[in-house]
This record gives sequence, structure tokens and C-alpha cells, in this order.
Amino acid sequence: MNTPTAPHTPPSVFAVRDLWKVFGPKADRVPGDAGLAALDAAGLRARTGCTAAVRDVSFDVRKGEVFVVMGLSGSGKSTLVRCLTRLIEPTSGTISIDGEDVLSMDAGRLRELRRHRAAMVFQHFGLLPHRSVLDNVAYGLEIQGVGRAARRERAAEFVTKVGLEGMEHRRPGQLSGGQQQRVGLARALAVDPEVLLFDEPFSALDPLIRRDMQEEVVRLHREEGRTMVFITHDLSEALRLGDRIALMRDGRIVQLGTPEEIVGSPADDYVRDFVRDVPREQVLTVRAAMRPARSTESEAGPALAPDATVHEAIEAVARTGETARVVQDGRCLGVVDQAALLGVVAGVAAPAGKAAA
Ligand SMILES: Nc1ncnc2c1ncn2[C@@H]1O[C@H](COP(=O)(O)OP(=O)(O)OP(=O)(O)O)[C@@H](O)[C@H]1O
Repeated sequence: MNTPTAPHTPPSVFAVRDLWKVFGPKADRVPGDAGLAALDAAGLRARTGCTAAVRDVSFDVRKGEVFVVMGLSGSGKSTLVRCLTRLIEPTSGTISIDGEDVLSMDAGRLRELRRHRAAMVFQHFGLLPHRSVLDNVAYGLEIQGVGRAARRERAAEFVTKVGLEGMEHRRPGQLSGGQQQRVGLARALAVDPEVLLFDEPFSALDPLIRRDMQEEVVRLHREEGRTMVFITHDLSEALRLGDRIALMRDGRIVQLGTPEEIVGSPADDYVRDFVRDVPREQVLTVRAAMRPARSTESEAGPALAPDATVHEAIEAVARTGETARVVQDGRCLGVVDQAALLGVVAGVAAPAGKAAA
């Protein structure tokens, strides 16, 4: 893992350590038994009849980030995220939210956790077919015991926020799939949870509506800065939405990093293979191609921000024919030239975050 520990790293909302979830007979003995824990999925099943859906996983979800859990079907994504609020009971390990131990919460505290602090948005939002859009959005507040007038007012605000103004009185059956998902999203947002947990909410949507909803999530996230945990098996969705991505394989996190780190410095052959078809120039930033400025290079040429993509830099360099400067707060951090940029695209440059020699 190569997540930078910048001095301004936000505090953790969830902190997960050494987490295991094993399904099957006498599941508890697996995490503590080095011999069993070392077996692969087939070996463990043959020896014990157990499946280790989550294996010794540790990570933090930081305040205000979109944390994506990505992996192929069966890699353990849903189990992992359900463990966060104990919708699935972990076998071993620790989980805390804002420093509070989740595993020692009683039933009342858990209810409060799931309703107020970390609300889950499912693929099938469970809309109530006989209720209007407005009342569906207000439903979460109703469960919380908010009075009718107050909850309808707040629901109306979120109906507008997700772009369903004018449809307040329709029933879910009178909406498209994408509109129904907006209702579900508005319902989750209206209860104002600290963290929103999304379990593949868009996987049943057609690609255009899906893209639309992804943009909606990005927009809401920008406006509200809410912490989000987002499960997906779709790499392009993960790259588009994630501030950081945990890539899972057979219950383990094989790499945790920013999209740029995952694409630019894959941790192993599995990750490299996973990201092979990603257009690198659209994910990697100019930092991946930057070198120190020589003589007068820091004084001329197009200026780029450090988070400009390689794609943008190639355009700027091609347009001007000059070496581009990477500038932050008026200071030149380094330069990028055409050869280094093309090297990044071809996958032969220095790893992300490191200056080329
Ligand atoms: N209740 C259960 N009992 C036994 N095994 C289970 C149970 N739930 C999940 N598993 C197994 O745990 C592993 C991880 O499943 P999980 O649903 O977490 O994966 P996933 O990555 O979310 O998959 P998908 O993308 O298909 O939803 C799989 O091998 C699955 O068969």
C-alpha cells in the first residue's frame, strides 16, 4: 500500500482492524488458526466447510471521502460493508465509528447507528408502492419519529435536491428506474446520516442513467461533503467516484489507494491485470511525469495544476510545443515534457507521485 499520510489527513469515521467474517461450522476457530488462515478458499472449504468472506482486513474510512470497495463477484464486498454496522456479525477483529466500539453496542445503540449515523442505500431501495414520492422520502424521518409537518418539509427539500421537483405526488410505479433510485437516494439523505453506505445501487440501471446517477452522487458529495462508502464491481465507476479504492480479492484487500495509485502503481499482477485497459492518461496526474525544472524552464511554458491529468498536459504541450510547468500557489514544482508524458501513457514512466529522474 502506498497511501500518502499527508499531515492534513482527515480523521477516521470508521476504523477497521484485523476483521474476519467466516461463514460455516465452527467459524470462530479459523481466524486464530494460522494453518487454516493460510489456506486458500478451496482448501479452507475442503478442510472445514467454511468460507472466509472477509480475511484479516484493516482500513480507515476518512471523514468526507468517497471510499469505494471494489472487486469481482464473491470477493467479499457486501459482507465487508455489512459488517460495518453489524448487519452481518463479524467473526473477529475490531470496528469503531468516531472512536466508539461498534462490536460492543447494544441493540438500541445499533439501531441508532443504522438509522442516524451510517445509513445503507440498497440496490432495491424498498420504496413503498402505495405511497407518494414525498411520503417515501419522508419515510426514514417517520421512523425516526419526526413530526409530519417537519418531515414533509425536509422531504420536499431533498426531492428538489435530487431533481424530482414536480413529481412529489407520483407513486413509485409512475417513475422510471433512475427516478426511483433518486427517491431512494433522497430518502437516505433526508435522515442526514454521517456516512452513507451504498451497496451497488446502480448496477441494475442502463448505462446512460447509471452515468447520470454517478454524476448525481459526485455532485451531492461535493455539495455536502458527506462521507460515503460505495460498493461496486465496476472499475470505471470506482475510478469516477472514489477518492480512495479498496480492491478486494478472495476476502482480502489487495490494494488500497487513490485511483491514481491503483492505476499508476498496481500492487501486484492481479491489480495490474485488473486496470490494464484503463486509459492511464485520464486517471494519472502530471505528478507521474514531473521532473525538476532545468535553467529557465520554470519561467516559461503553459502552467498546469498538480492535479491536472496527463491527458490535459499532453494537450497543453502539443498546443504550445513547450515544456509545461506544474505550478501550485505561484511556485513551480517541476516540469513535464512530451517524452515523459508519453512514457506515462505507455506505462514506462516513474510510479505515480514520484518525480521522474
Ligand atoms: N450467508 C452466507 N453463507 C455462506 N457463504 C456466504 C454467505 N454470504 C456470502 N457468502 C460467501 O462469501 C463470499 C463473499 O460474498 P459477498 O456477497 O460478500 O461478495 P461480493 O463481492 O459482495 O459479491 P457480489 O458482487 O456478487 O455481490 C462468497 O464466496 C459468498 O458465497
